[in-house]
Parts: sequence; C-alpha cells; structure tokens
Amino acid sequence: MLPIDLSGRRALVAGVADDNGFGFAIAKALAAAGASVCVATWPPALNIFLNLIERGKIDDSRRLADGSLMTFERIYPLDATFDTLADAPEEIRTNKRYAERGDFSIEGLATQLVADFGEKPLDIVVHSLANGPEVKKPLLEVSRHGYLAAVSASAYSMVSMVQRLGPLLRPGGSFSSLTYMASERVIPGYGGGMSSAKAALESDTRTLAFEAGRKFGARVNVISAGPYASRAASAIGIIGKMVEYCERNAALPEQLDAMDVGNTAAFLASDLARGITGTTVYVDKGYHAMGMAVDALTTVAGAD
Ligand SMILES: NC(=O)c1ccc[n+]([C@@H]2O[C@H](COP(=O)([O-])OP(=O)(O)OC[C@H]3O[C@@H](n4cnc5c(N)ncnc54)[C@H](O)[C@@H]3O)[C@@H](O)[C@H]2O)c1
Repeated sequence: MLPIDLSGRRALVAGVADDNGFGFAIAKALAAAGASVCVATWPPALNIFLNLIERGKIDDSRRLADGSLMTFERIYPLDATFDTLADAPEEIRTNKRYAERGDFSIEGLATQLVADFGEKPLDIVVHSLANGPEVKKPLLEVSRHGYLAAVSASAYSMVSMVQRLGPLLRPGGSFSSLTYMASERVIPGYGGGMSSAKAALESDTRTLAFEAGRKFGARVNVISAGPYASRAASAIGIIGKMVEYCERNAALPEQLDAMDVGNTAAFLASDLARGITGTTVYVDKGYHAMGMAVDALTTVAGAD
C-alpha cells in the first residue's frame, strides 16, 4: 500500500470554528494520516467553538475511521487581519471577545507556537480562511474599504503567514490554502472583491512557492474547491444554488464532500507530493473543465 503517512508531523490549520467547513475536514484528514493537529480560530468564533467541543456537540464529526476522536493539540486565537498585536486598533484589543485572548495576531501565533513546541514546531500549515464584509455586493458597488478588507483577510493573510511561519517549518514543510474559481471566471453573486482576493491568493501561491521554496525549502499550493455550504459560504447568500448548479453541470454530477478537499490537502502535505509546488489543484468534481453548461445543452436539445 502507498500510504499518506504524516506520523511525527505537526500541522496548523487556520480557519476552523465549527465542524462544517473545509478547515475541519482538512484537520480530520491530517489527523487520520497521523499528524498532530493544532488549529487557529477567529476570536469572535472561539467561545462558540470551544463550547461545541466541550459539550460533545461535534463528537460524531470528530470520530476517525479507527473509532478514536480527533483531538486538537492546541486551539490558538487568530485574527489573520493583524500581523502584530500593535496593528489591532484599540476597540478590537479591548473588545470582550479579543481582550481575554492574549496576542491573537499572526506574529503572536508564531511566538506562541515556538513557546509551546520549540524553534521548529511545524511541518504543515493550512490557510483555510476568508472574509469579505461586502461579499453580497457586486464589484460595481463595492467600497474601497470593503475591497481592501477582503484582500487583507483572504489573501494578504496568507503572505503574512508564510513570512512568519515559514521560519518555523521543519525540512519538507508545506503550506496550502483554499481558493475558488471566481478568481478566473465570473461567478455572479460572489462579490465584495472576494473574486479579486482569490485571484491574488492564486498568483501569490506561485510567487510564494518560489520565494519560500528558496528561503525555507517549503512548498506552497492552493486547492480550488467547488462550492460547499459551509458557514462562510452561506454568507454569500446563494450557496445552495451554486452547489446545485455544480452538481448538475460538473463532469462528475455529484455534490462535493468536504473530505474530498481534506484528503487532497493531506496528500499535498505529504512526501508523496514533494514534487508539487506553486500549483492550483482543482477539487471540484471537474466543474472547472466544462465549457458549456449541461443545463444549456438540455435547453438547446429541447428547442429542436
Ligand atoms: N465553501 C465554499 O464553497 C468554498 C469554495 C472554494 C473555496 N473556499 C474557501 O475555503 C476556505 C474555508 O472556508 P469554508 O467555506 O470552509 O468556511 P468556514 O466558515 O469553515 O471557514 C472560514 C473560516 O475563516 C474564519 N475567519 C474569518 N475571518 C477571519 C480572520 N480575520 N482571521 C482568522 N480567521 C477568520 C472563520 O471564523 C471561519 O472559521 C476559505 O478560504 C474559502 O474562501 C470555500
């Protein structure tokens, strides 16, 4: 058997706050492959997430194939829009959901990882977070502030994570992030500058692969996932329609399972993928390859 064996490796998955997103599925796949998994959670969602765990509400989702429950080695607070604590404005630092959390910046996360585990604590970093406050607005109506906020939270955060966590990686380390096809084709309804942020994230993946490859010996890839009704995606407002449309029109006419993405991330993080970097990997049931909607074909066929 050709195994995905991540035993002895430590992963950090940033962007896990419930059991319903890609981050959770990725954490689960990494744990199933034997990695120790730490997660980083946005402070406004952290209490709810800790409650879900403590009250056993996500035990079913945490169960691995061998019957054991996935555990998180650490759960760190992280607001990926801040590189250092000093960057966070006073009203955020004193907000009750942030104040009790210590240093929730990307730099703070790096410092805490070293304090907890030593100089080179990581092998795998996954960026599974995005935020676009004006995601429901078409680009023609997006404010400068909304656009830059989307790019800051969803794209620059990855650059900052590679800058600050790259030095913490052991040999053979890797970074992955999550993108969506709206970066390269028009997806009406995916607004707020989020399409621009994803385009930046994909372009940066190539540049970071080169720079982090030379500087840290690390690989950097991005997974372009098909639509999936996570909490973040539900904020778009039309995720149900997007999922249904893809199911009808993808090469494989079936819904995407979050574990399809999780398993791909585990493969990309493993030595089996040591020749892969700077790449966008599509995990979307082949939707990206289609040039004509099957729906449209049916309409045309129905017309004659
Ligand atoms: N769901 C989809 O249809 C889809 C498709 C393609 C790509 N993606 C991407 O997958 C990734 C994960 O999203 P998901 O859909 O699984 O939803 P999700 O809700 O599980 O994950 C998004 C996470 O980002 C966190 N977050 C938001 N702002 C943050 C900040 N400033 N700092 C730190 N964390 C922050 C949220 O708390 C949440 O945990 C995102 O990059 C998303 O764009 C999603």
